[in-house]
Amino acid sequence: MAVNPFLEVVNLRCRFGGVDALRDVSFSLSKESITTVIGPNGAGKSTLLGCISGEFKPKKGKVFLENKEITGAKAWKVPALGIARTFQIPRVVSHLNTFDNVFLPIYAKSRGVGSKKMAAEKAAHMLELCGLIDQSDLEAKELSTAQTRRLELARAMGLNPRLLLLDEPLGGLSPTQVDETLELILKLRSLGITVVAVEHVVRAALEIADSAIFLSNGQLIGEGEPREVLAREDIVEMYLGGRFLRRGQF
Ligand SMILES: Nc1ncnc2c1ncn2[C@@H]1O[C@H](COP(=O)(O)OP(=O)(O)OP(=O)(O)O)[C@@H](O)[C@H]1O
Repeated sequence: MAVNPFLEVVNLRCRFGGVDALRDVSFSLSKESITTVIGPNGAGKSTLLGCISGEFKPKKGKVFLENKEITGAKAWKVPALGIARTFQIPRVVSHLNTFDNVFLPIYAKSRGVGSKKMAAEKAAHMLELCGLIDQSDLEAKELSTAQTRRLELARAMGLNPRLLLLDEPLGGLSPTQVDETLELILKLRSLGITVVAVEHVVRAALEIADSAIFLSNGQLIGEGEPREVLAREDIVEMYLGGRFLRRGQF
């Protein structure tokens, strides 16, 4: 458990119909850390992000951000709490250009004298940060998978998050694009942002995460230093079917 937890999740339970998507999940993490959430398909990883970001209402348990309880906060209130997220299937507005995709949410959040210019400057800064400034005038639907994921990141960053929840930010990316995104996530952390990323790319967990949370069937099976978590025989068997164990890679 983190000594001064930035995010604390206590006995979180989330149920969909007859399915327990999360069963008494508890963990905490430190400010400005990168945590990777890993586990087999259907383990409850996206549900965990959804319960923190207000998309789903937990049946039981509590969530604290810097000691303030935010359990069950409405999704539309969550950005004001300093939480932004991206999705497994990016949610960008396909018929708007790249710039407006970032600018409009910032402008909507900060109405007032001079806010249009400030919002435009901030949008440009976020696009620069995410390597998309040259694509500003392209419609979102014209972007590649990697660029669309970056656009979603730029949109999330425009909301000034303290906590950034990323759902499979590396999904569908080539090895080079994976490296570029890992570099970008490290840059975001250096700006003071705490990152929680659901990942299927094990290499990412080992390369950039400070801690890993392993979920299976809605339960937290392991947490801690990524290399240690991924070296546990039960986790290797559950996640990788013994593939890496047999090759002795951990
Ligand atoms: N909105 C929903 N309505 C009903 N059941 C859901 C919903 N979202 C998730 N579930 C169920 O909850 C369980 C956990 O799903 P979740 O998407 O959180 O897993 P995951 O670990 O993110 O999986 P994946 O790696 O395949 O994306 C699954 O059994 C899933 O079918």
